[in-house]
Amino acid sequence: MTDRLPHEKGFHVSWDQLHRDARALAWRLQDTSPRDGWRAVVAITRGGMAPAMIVARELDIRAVDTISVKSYNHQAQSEPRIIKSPDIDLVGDGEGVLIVDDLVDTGKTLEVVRALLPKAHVATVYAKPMGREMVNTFVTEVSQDTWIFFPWDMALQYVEPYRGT
Ligand SMILES: O=P(O)(O)OC[C@H]1O[C@H](OP(=O)(O)OP(=O)(O)O)[C@H](O)[C@@H]1O
Ligand code: HPA
Ligand SMILES: [Mg+2]
Repeated sequence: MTDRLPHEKGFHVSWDQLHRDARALAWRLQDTSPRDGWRAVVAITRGGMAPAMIVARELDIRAVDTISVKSYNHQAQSEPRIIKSPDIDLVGDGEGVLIVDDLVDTGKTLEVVRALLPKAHVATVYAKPMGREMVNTFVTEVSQDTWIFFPWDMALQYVEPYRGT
């Protein structure tokens, strides 16, 4: 939680908005898709799972796998590492494979994923400037000082009116 405190702005994404943005991502991916379509989708857990499901549905991709990356903070002087790999027989070196995540921020997560699947196409719904170069296709860019709040981390709640009685 503390790592979002330095962020000046908040970008709150509803399920409806995420659904529309993930569909927009799928729409964009049609232009760069291989002639016979993508062989498989690899979702970066956990945030990439909902967008990957929506993209896979829109592009009729049935083979869906996951990759789990554990990030450590800099105090521990450790880099992110893969704690669960996708099926190597399915994904190979990433040729014809689509990697999906909810967002790229610093690009550290995608750095390790790209090292494993160098030929894959990388797609995220949202992107911040620091990590943008790590992504082949994305939908919406937000500034580096914006924290994106996803629907699975939020709940509807009462808010006080601007003007009290
Ligand atoms: O570009 P980066 O600076 O590496 O940050 C982006 C990653 O951070 C978040 O995942 P997180 O590691 O918090 O795990 P989660 O998806 O399980 O929430 C987000 O879902 C991306 O995967
Ligand atoms: O802006 C963000 N929102 C949610 N998770 C994240 N992980 C890195 N950056 C973000
Ligand atoms: Mg993630």
